[in-house]
This record gives sequence, structure tokens and C-alpha cells, in this order.
Amino acid sequence: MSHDCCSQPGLMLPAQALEKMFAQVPPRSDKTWVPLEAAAGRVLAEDIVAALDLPPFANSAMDGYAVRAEEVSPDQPLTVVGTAFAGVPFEGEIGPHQCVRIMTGGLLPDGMDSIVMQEQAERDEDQVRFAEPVRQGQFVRARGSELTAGTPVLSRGTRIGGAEIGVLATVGIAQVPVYPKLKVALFSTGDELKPPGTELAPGEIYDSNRHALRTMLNTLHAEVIDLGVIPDDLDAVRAAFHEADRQADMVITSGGVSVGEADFIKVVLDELGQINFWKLAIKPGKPFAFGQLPNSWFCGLPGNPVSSMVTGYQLVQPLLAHLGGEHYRPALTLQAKLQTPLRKGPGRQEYQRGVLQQSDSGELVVSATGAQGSDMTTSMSRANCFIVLPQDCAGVAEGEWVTVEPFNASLNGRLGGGL
Ligand SMILES: Nc1nc2c(c(=O)[nH]1)N[C@H]1C(S)=C(S)[C@@H](COP(=O)(O)OP(=O)(O)OC[C@H]3O[C@@H](n4cnc5c(N)ncnc54)[C@H](O)[C@@H]3O)O[C@H]1N2
Ligand code: MOO
Repeated sequence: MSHDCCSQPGLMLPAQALEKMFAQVPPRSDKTWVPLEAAAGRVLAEDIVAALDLPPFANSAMDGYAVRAEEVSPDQPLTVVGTAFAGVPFEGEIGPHQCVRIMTGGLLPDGMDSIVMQEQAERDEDQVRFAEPVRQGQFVRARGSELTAGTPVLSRGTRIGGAEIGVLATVGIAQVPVYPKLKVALFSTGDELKPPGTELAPGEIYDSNRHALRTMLNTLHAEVIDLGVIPDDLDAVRAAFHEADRQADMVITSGGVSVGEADFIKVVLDELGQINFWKLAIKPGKPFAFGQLPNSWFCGLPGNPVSSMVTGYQLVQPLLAHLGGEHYRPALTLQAKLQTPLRKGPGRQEYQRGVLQQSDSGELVVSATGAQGSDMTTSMSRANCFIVLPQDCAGVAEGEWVTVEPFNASLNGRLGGGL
């Protein structure tokens, strides 16, 4: 079906919708502490300040010899009086024209000021000779050279990934202050939906939206309350909303938000809560609905599978990040040269699915993943980015530059930049 070919007066774009939702939804402020081992994927609820200098002591950046730079000369060997290992410092006295064998990370012995790497040394028993002059302080990692105690290292609202876990461990934090996990209830609506693995009768299809959305929510480390498939029945939809609202911070549904006769979502929302806005100037995903229930927020995603993924990605993920206390940053976009012409009618901002690559000459190039029907889930799985076409664009010719937004980890299971 071809939907709109004309402009959409009054309908918001995704950026405006996000601004509106962020203004209405107060971020989480309560916090909890989790062990470092369980902190990945959570959102920091406090600024983290280093309680120690980094590095905490002067140490060697190389395996070699700790020396006084001024004593190094090709004519005068030094006497090796001991060894400093990482974790096992040298504790003796070091007299004139003496030095210490040292390993990477070893504490720099008192009085020594420079390191000579072992490849530059000629060792004979306890004598060592250095042919090259030494620059004062070379290969010494000075105490506090990365940062000093009291320096902020991570800010509240940061989502914790591997890099942040590394920093938390480096500054010695075992219990991490984080915002509680969001509870997100999820259900699909539609009599035609059957679970994968069962036989389909004529007119039935498999429920894919709930599975795709659940996977996307897992990437955000939300606690998903999966209420399954709810039939097109007013009482059943009402009961599902009661249950979802009782348990969750946010309720996400798929299907039943357009104008069909079995579209009960809006009916029930009007009864139990309110719709704050409905419909956006985007394709796919136009009938997206946002509202609130007595205890929770509500996002109603359109039933078409690509529409539910696009709205889940572009609207629900940022909103959940915001609600969960994360300092949300809009996705990075790139410019790429189009390798296939794109058809588009003016009116809605489109998220076409593309394959972004680097050409042999290093240029970023992108092509659409073929037909762009909002029922075609493979148009998503074959893609690694959205090609974002502005509202007033009326098609793009091959060779023109377009804006692309590479998929994040919630859609893209691939390593290597995800491309
Ligand atoms: N007269 C109009 N019809 C439609 C309009 C419109 O403006 N006027 N909008 C179209 C657009 S755009 C979309 S998107 C869809 C959204 O419809 P609903 O949210 O009401 O969704 P359904 O009618 O329930 O389903 C649409 C389509 O998606 C399939 N579906 C639904 N749920 C799932 C699921 N969990 N897994 C896989 N597939 C699912 C469903 O079978 C339908 O084919 O409305 C257009 N119509
Ligand atoms: O075009 Mo609908 O917007 O298929 O999502």
C-alpha cells in the first residue's frame, strides 16, 4: 500500500517528538549499588571521582634498567644491584654508578630518574653498559601523570561499557552507583499473530515484532515483562494494559494504532490514561502514539514490522535512555555517496534501510536494501544503517550525498564497526 504522497501539516518530526517526550518524562532519580561485575550496561547515578593518583606511583614503561640519567655514559658501565618487578619493589640502597633491573610496571626505586630499555643495554654479569645517551625521565610513568586524586573520571548519566568498567576498576570501585533497571512491559496485538514454531492457518503470520523489540530492549538492559500476544478484543486489551501498568515503568505495544476497526489501543488508552500525541511525520512509523497510564508511560508502535523497529529505535530507545537517567546523545550521522537512486514522496522524514560501505578509494558509499515495504523485515537485517531523507526531499539521484545513521548495537550484532 502506498500511504502519503502529500505533506503532513501539524505532524511532528522525530526530533520534535523526542523534545516533547523528554520535557514530559522526568528522568529517574533513585539509585542503587551493584557489584562491578554486574555494572556493565547500567547507567551511572553519581559522578565518579578518582580517590587516588593515576598512576599511583612512579613506574617503568619498559623492561630494562632504572638509572640516574646523568650517570649514563658509553665509557662507564653501571653495576646492577637488584631487580624491581611489578608488585615487588626493590628496597635496597643504590650507590653511585649503580642501577636496578626493572620490569614494566615496577616501582621506580628512590633516586632513580630514567629507564633504559633492555634492548639498549649490553649486560655482562652484574655490569651493564649503555651505548646511547639517556633523556632525563625517559620511559618513566610519573605518579599522577594521567590524573591526580580528586579528578572526576566518569559522569552521572554515563552508560557503562567495557571502557567505563576499566576506569571503575582502575580507581578501585567495587560497588557502583547506578539507576535501577527500568521495567518495560511489552505485548503484541492482533488475532493473526502466532508464535514461531507453530502451524499457520490462512491469514495468520508469525509474531515478529515482540521478539525484535524484546531484543532491542535487552540491549538497553531493561527488565522486560513480556505479556505475549493479546487478541483483538477490547476486554483482553484492557486487561493487558491493567497488568502492564501495574508492573512496569513503561508499556510498549505493537499493532492496533492506525485507524482499523480492530484497533483498540487508543480506545483503552482514552479510558485508562491519555494519549499525549499520536502520529508523526515519519516513514515508516507514522501512527506512533505516546501517552501515559496511571503508573507508567506508554509507547504504541505500529504493527508493520519495520515500522515497529524504526519507531522502537528512533523514539523508544532514546526515551527509555532518558527515563533511565542516561545522558542521551543523538546518534552520529555521516554523509555517504548514494549508489542507487531513491524514490521518495515529500511529506514525511524517511528512514530507508541502507548498506554503508567504504569504497576501495576510502569514500563512504551507500545503497538501499532493495524494496522498502514496511512489512519487509529482511530490509532491516540486510541493512547496517538508516538512510535519513528529510521531509521535503522528493527522491535522490545516484551519485548524490545523503545522510546515513549507522545502526547501534540494538539492531546490529556485528563487530567491526558494525558495518
Ligand atoms: N486507512 C489507513 N490504513 C492504514 C494507515 C492509515 O493511515 N490509514 N496507516 C498504515 C500504516 S503507515 C501503518 S504502519 C499500519 C499500522 O497499523 P496498526 O498499528 O494498526 O497495526 P495492525 O493493523 O495491527 O498491523 C499492521 C500490519 O502489521 C502486521 N503485524 C502486526 N503486528 C505484528 C507483529 N507482532 N509481528 C508481525 N507483524 C505484525 C499485521 O499483520 C499487519 O499486516 O497501518 C496502515 N494502515
Ligand atoms: O508507513 Mo507505516 O508508517 O508503514 O509505518
